[in-house]
Amino acid sequence: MKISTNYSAATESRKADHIRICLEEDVQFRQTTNGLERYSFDHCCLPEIDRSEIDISTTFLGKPMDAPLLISSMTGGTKEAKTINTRLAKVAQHHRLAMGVGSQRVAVENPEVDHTFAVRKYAPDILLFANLGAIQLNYSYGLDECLRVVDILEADALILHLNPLQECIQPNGDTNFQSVLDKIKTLCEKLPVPVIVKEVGNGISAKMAHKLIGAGVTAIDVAGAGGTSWALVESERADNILQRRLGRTFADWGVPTADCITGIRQIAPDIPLIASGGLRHGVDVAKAIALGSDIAGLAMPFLQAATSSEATLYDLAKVLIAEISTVLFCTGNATLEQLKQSDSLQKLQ
Ligand SMILES: NC(=O)C1=CN([C@@H]2O[C@H](COP(=O)(O)OP(=O)(O)OC[C@H]3O[C@@H](n4cnc5c(N)ncnc54)[C@H](OP(=O)(O)O)[C@@H]3O)[C@@H](O)[C@H]2O)C=CC1
Ligand SMILES: Cc1cc2nc3c(=O)[nH]c(=O)nc-3n(C[C@H](O)[C@H](O)[C@H](O)COP(=O)(O)O)c2cc1C
Ligand SMILES: C=C(C)CCOP(=O)(O)OP(=O)(O)O
Ligand SMILES: [Mg+2]
Repeated sequence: MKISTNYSAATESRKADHIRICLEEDVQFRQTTNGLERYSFDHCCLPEIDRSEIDISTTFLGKPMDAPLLISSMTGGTKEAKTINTRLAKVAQHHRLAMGVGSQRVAVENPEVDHTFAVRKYAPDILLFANLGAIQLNYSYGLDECLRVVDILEADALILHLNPLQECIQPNGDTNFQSVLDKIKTLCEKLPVPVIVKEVGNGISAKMAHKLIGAGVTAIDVAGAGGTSWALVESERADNILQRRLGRTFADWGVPTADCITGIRQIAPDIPLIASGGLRHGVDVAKAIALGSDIAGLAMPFLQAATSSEATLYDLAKVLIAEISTVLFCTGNATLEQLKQSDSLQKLQ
């Protein structure tokens, strides 16, 4: 097995691989879906609302947002990543959306790439989330590293990602997950900003959410199955046939996003909840919110738009906002809160 001694260079090239593979290869789930197709909105032929008065604004973790949208954690560490993050931050600021950056492990290893993450100057008003793998807490990272990545962004919160399947397929992945929950608990007690935990596309079940909430996390992003499959992404990077096969076998592994949301809402009615994983348009977003999430995140669609052009990215945000507004209008709800309280979303038999 190849063991890299130059961790920073290896991490940076992994970040470039991730962007390239997501854009060039078919790495979306093949059979497992986000589960939202099992639900349908009742059409309201007489909304009795003026469309111009529909309000999709919300507040999450105390900050106002014009729309309930998160640009999910994606990248940083390379020149291309800096361009992507800058574009994402500008559109997020324009519509007051929330935004995450990709794992900042690469910056902990090499502070020279801090500037590829540092987008606060483009987005002074948004909810901005730092990002690290929770697994790093088992590989010598502690409060200092977490404080540093929060500082780089002047972040409102730190997202810790859980990605056990991805680390199994990734060459030299970090797979000792023993006692990580205890370390998350200690971090939650000490970090001055909230800790959010997310998956990366395999989902957080109600059972696991219960443990994470017990450990003190402030919010959960389910990052469920049905969208980008990180088993497939890492399978494309594999340096041997066995790892390649392993990734393909697990291409469709995980808890569908819809099931994560409904399951977690049953056990934790009030936990700030982000839906993500395979959401591809505003109707998906509206369904996720009607099922009980507070906001909803998209990764792959924002990556595609950001690498195309700044104008494409503005267009995507505008379409998503229009789609969410149209759902509210055509279900006769004037606000997201009304949508949540309504019986507009029905489970198909
Ligand atoms: N650099 C670039 O390439 C681009 C930059 N921009 C920047 O964006 C500006 C215009 O942005 P643009 O996206 O066109 O338009 P807006 O940002 O004004 O609005 C986009 C759409 O979202 C709707 N909307 C916004 N907020 C809400 C809300 N809280 N509830 C319900 N609906 C909402 C609006 O509906 P309604 O019409 O009913 O208000 C509108 O249809 C430009 O002047 C420029 O500064 C835009 C495009 C490209
Ligand atoms: C290019 C790319 C890089 C990503 N890097 C990270 C990361 O560093 N940290 C993280 O928590 N999630 C990362 N993700 C995962 C996303 O945040 C998201 O959970 C996952 O892709 C599922 O969402 P989607 O189906 O909308 O793509 C990345 C996604 C993409 C597309
Ligand atoms: C890309 C995703 C979905 C999560 C992070 O992957 P990595 O495992 O490459 O992140 P770090 O080790 O660099 O934190
Ligand atoms: Mg990792």
